[in-house]
Amino acid sequence: MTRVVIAGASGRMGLSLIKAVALSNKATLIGAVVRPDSLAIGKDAGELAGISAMGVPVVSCLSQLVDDFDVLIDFTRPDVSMAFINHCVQLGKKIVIGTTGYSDAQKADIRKVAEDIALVMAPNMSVGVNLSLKLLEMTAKVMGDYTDIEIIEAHHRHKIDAPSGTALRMGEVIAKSLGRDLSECAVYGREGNTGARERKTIGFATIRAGDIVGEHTVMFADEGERVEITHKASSRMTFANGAVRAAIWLNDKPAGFYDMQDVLGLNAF
Ligand SMILES: NC(=O)C1=CN([C@@H]2O[C@H](COP(=O)(O)OP(=O)(O)OC[C@H]3O[C@@H](n4cnc5c(N)ncnc54)[C@H](OP(=O)(O)O)[C@@H]3O)[C@@H](O)[C@H]2O)C=CC1
Ligand SMILES: O=C(O)C1=N[C@H](C(=O)O)C[C@H](O)C1
Repeated sequence: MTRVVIAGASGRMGLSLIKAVALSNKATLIGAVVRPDSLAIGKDAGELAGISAMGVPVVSCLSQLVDDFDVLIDFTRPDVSMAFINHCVQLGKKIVIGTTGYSDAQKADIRKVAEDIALVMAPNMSVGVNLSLKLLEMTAKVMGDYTDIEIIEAHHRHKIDAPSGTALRMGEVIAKSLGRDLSECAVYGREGNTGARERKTIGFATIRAGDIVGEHTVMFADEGERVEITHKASSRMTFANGAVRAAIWLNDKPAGFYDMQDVLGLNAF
């Protein structure tokens, strides 16, 4: 049984994670951490998530929990997440990181931390998006050099980072397949007199509207035909179930940096 603590337990993902752990027969919830001034403190985690009581009180700090958990699952925001990651290093605990929007410096720090603890980090924990990354790798190799590549993502109105972590990962995977550097070829939105499209750019477009859970389309467009690879999430449970699967997978792994391709065995393809 993998003993799990959820950071950001009252958030959109946090609530789904509580349900996903409750549904798992290989993971058990040990703790649920929220921000220090949250009204959720002291409530039962299960009741907070709208399911039956789990006997796990919501707390305001990781240090309020006894030390007997295996994996922390973090879906918060970058600055908060970095504090949780450092706390896990101090405790020698494993961590699953779903948060997005890190700076390059924060990403480098997380890579360094993985020398000391085992962690899974992925901007999208769904099986479908991780399979899509493989399809994108293949499509880029076959069509990428002669098509225009555009990545379009849509999310709910509350999302604070753009483009989404998933869209950026898609761009990285495509750029790597084509021997390009994403930092040199990415175009983030267009406006005004842009001039004709430069062949080797990878374009990003962002939509923020209503309650869209998460949608990504990558277009490889030639004259005469185009291929589009689309993933649409219609429930946050797809991400939450993936994160719990990652925590269970991570439990017996040595220190290192892993992603969902490792968890799902997709690196073999
Ligand atoms: N990898 C993946 O598959 C997915 C990744 N994400 C990413 O996960 C992150 C969270 O998304 P989402 O759940 O929608 O966002 P929310 O804003 O709903 O959740 C973040 C939570 O973190 C809480 N928080 C803030 N400070 C602290 C603190 N000091 N201690 C504990 N908790 C704290 C917030 O509390 P409060 O509300 O009180 O401020 C909030 O409940 C984002 O970066 C998003 O992009 C989202 C979906 C899937
Ligand atoms: O904030 C969200 O909601 C999501 N964020 C992730 C991202 O930035 O890619 C994953 C998912 O699409 C939902």
